[in-house]
This record gives sequence, structure tokens and C-alpha cells, in this order.
Amino acid sequence: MIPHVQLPGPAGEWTSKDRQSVAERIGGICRKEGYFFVHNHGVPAELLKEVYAEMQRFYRLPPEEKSKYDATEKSQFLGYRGLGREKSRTHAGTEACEQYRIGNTTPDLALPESVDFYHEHFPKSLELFGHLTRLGDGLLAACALDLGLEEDFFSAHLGAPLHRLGLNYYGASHLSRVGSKVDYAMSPHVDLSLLTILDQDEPGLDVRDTDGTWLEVPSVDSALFVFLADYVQRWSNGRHRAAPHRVSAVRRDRMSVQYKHRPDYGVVIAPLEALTGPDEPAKYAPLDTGSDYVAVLRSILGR
Ligand SMILES: O=C(O)CCC(=O)C(=O)O
Ligand SMILES: [Fe+2]
Repeated sequence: MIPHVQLPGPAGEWTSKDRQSVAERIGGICRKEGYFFVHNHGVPAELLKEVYAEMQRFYRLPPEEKSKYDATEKSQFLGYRGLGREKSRTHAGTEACEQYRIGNTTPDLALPESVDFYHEHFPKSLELFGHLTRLGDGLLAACALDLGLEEDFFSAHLGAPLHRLGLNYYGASHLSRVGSKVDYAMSPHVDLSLLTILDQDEPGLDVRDTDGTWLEVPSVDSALFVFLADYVQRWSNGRHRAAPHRVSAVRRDRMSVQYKHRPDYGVVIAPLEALTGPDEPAKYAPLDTGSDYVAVLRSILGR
């Protein structure tokens, strides 16, 4: 069973009381499943449609046009990942999809091209990015409250946050075109984010339940799917659960939009002192989220 949560409208308009009521609603879910649908989130349905249209237009461009936007370390990994480009983290093959990333960059790393270059095909997606950033901030405040922290506890680590929006296209023929030996289009993983907000135009996403079974996540009209990720699990010393997920083999063309809510470049995450003690030793070593992100992306994209 996937939990469903009614939100009190657009997160940018929540009062402290609203954040408290969201915390009460999602706290138990964060501690158990780590995934849920949200309704009444205020993200316009029309905008999502426009984002899918924008993605379709981009993915139909000729390969040489798309590869102008290739994601590299120099682009801070914004841009295009063609079919066969991203190595799987769990098997010897590649992920069976085309991907594109838009989002924030950091002055701590070089960026020779203007960020606008990587965004030029995606004005509506950038608008969606703004909505999802506010929703991410609201949900994170609710997580903080559930952990017994001040609601703005995490804000100190999100001054110039490296949020990213993934725009993925899984063609029905992609799995056979990459010669895949597995029957899923994206390998199981937890996200390198605090939390992720996802929409899909066709089912395909599976999420791992607490007993280890894979659940198919349906496409639910006007609801967004939220799951917690690696950084919240670490910060909360495992009180909040990161949800492993994958994308199964698709029979029809499928697109997904995943917004990854991330901290500033270089934030080091270790289990919070308030949540550890003699009975609850820290379960995770400190992690530098900036250099770890670069190292992981370097290893899966290979340049
Ligand atoms: O396409 C999806 O539904 C999930 C993609 C995903 O998990 C990711 O890009 O991190
Ligand atoms: Fe993911």
C-alpha cells in the first residue's frame, strides 16, 4: 500500500501551523515507508503537460543537435545523457533511457558555458522546478519538525542549493537497443538527494517496500509521488527511510520528471547529535555531498 497525503495547498503559502500538520501527517510515513503520494500540492496540471511537450520536442531532435548539450563535469553534469551513456551502478550494462538535467550550479566549480545554454529548450520545466523547490522546502521543514528540530533547521544548509530536475525518456525499444541483460530500464538505487518529487506519464517506477518487495507505483491523476533519499536517512541516523527504487522494462514510451532536493555544494552530512546517543550510535560516517556527487557522476558518466 502506498500512503496518500492531502496537503494544505501550495507549500509557498503554508503557515507554521500548516507545516506542523504536514509533519504530523507524514512523520510516521517517513519513519516507515519513506514514500507517499501528495495531493492538493498546487502544481498546475497544465504546467506538467507543457513540460512533457517540451521533453517530447527535445527528444525528437536529431542526435547531433541533442549531443550539443552533453552532460560533462564541465557542465556540472547539467544537460543531456544519450542512450547508452549512463553506466549502471549495479550491473555491467547501461541504463536504458535518455536523460536531461536542468537546475542549479555552484560557483565552487567551473562552468564555462552559461547555465542558460543548458536551459534553452526547457522554460516550462524551469517554471516547474520553481514550484517543486518550494514543495521540497515545505516537506523538508515538516521532516525537521517530525525529527524534533526547528522547522528551518535544514535551511542553514540550503543557501545556494544544488537542486536538480531530471527529465527522462524511456523508449519502448531502448532496452533492446542497449542490449540489456536485465529486465529493468533503470537499476535499483537510492537518490543522492534529501528527497525527490516525481511524476510519470506512464507507470514504470517501482519502489522497494520495507519487507523487500517491489511495488509498482501507479500514475495517479493530479498527485505527485514523493520519496525520501540518502541524505535525509543519514542526517536522521536512519529514523527517516530512503526509498530504493528502479524503473521496470517499459512496453510503451514513457517519460518521467524527477525533482531532487539537494543541499549546498560541499555540505557534509553526519547523523545529527540530537538524534544519536549511547543507545543510538551513529550509523553513518560523515559524507561530503559535493565531492561525493561529483565522484558518482564522474564514475557513471565516464567523462
Ligand atoms: O524515471 C523514473 O521514474 C525514476 C528515475 C530515477 O530514479 C532517477 O533518475 O533517479
Ligand atoms: Fe532515482
